[in-house]
Amino acid sequence: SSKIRVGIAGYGNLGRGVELALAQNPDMELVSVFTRRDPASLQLQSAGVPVRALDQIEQYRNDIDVLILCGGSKNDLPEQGPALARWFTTVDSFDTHARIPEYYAAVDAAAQGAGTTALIAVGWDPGLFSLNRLYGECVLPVGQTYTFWGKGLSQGHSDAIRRVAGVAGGVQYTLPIEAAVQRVRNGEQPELSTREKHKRQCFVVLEQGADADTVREAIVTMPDYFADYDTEVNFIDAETLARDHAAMPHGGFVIRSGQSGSGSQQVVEYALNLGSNPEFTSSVLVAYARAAYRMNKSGQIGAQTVLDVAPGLLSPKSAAQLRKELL
Ligand SMILES: NC(=O)C1=CN([C@@H]2O[C@H](COP(=O)(O)OP(=O)(O)OC[C@H]3O[C@@H](n4cnc5c(N)ncnc54)[C@H](OP(=O)(O)O)[C@@H]3O)[C@@H](O)[C@H]2O)C=CC1
Ligand SMILES: N[C@@H](C[C@H]1CC(C(=O)O)=NO1)C(=O)O
Repeated sequence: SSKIRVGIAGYGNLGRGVELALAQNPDMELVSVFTRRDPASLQLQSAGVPVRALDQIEQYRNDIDVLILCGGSKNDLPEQGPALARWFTTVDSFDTHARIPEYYAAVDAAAQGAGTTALIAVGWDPGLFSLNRLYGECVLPVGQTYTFWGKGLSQGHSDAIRRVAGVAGGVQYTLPIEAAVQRVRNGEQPELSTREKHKRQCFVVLEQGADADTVREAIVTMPDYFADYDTEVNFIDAETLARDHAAMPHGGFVIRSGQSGSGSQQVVEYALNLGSNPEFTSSVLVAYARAAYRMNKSGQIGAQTVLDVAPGLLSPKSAAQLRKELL
């Protein structure tokens, strides 16, 4: 078929979101979902799409143009990203910022060897916020860039706490520190440490017999995720988690505050207000899957990030149409 044939690897919040986002993009089709769990145990949202075991995926390499990796960044993608780039052009949402250089190198080695294209760290942060940090500092070289998130549910941090031994379930909310936001908005261009910008609030369901103090300590000291923040850990039961913490709103903004040549004050701001963090992130992944497919067809192989993608490649419209409609 002339449609871009897409696979989903990992069926969690993102996997479900990608399934829905593909239905909004008629130039693409979902050909299969792959999972490490028992495929028969998964209930998809769309009829007629096969669910297969992830460890059988190599045999489908000629049936899929782009594989969207929906695993967790803490434990899944570091292994799945390089492994799957050997057989597929991929898109993923890897978001452990401090570890992006090493992840890029591992995925690039696999993709270069296979002649595939691997678009990594796609989403909103990293992703669309990264693009706006780039635009801001390139257009206003004299200035400061600030990123604030929330109040909202961070999927990366929620995934990370769910991987802690003794945790049966949980979510993490990110809270911007209002005093810091105000100083930035007042144009003070303050120097702010990581701890001065956000606080982190966790709600955790313990496994039977797990020790709360041990779990709390494992979370608050976790490098790359919680160690640099003031973090609160609350213990709740599974019913409370399901009742009060099922929604996954989020959002935030990137602001570049700087001075152009004569000293004129200039401010650039890009903001998101998300009813569903996973569904928005999935929508970004799907648009970039279109770009990854085209980049691979034009020989742009190896690991790539959103900073390497010509924006027009994201659109189902032709370049001529885009010039006519958007310039
Ligand atoms: N760059 C960005 O802006 C963003 C990045 N992200 C990234 O997306 C990653 C994935 O987030 P999210 O989809 O919320 O993570 P989930 O915890 O929902 O899913 C992660 C994996 O866990 C497995 N899984 C899901 N549900 C269950 C279950 N009930 N029981 C057992 N296993 C399960 C699935 O693998 P399997 O099917 O193989 O079992 C799935 O791929 C995050 O870690 C984060 O890093 C998220 C938002 C924004
Ligand atoms: N990657 C984040 C997307 C944004 C949200 C966030 C945070 O709240 O710390 N950082 O980046 C996520 O997993 O939700």
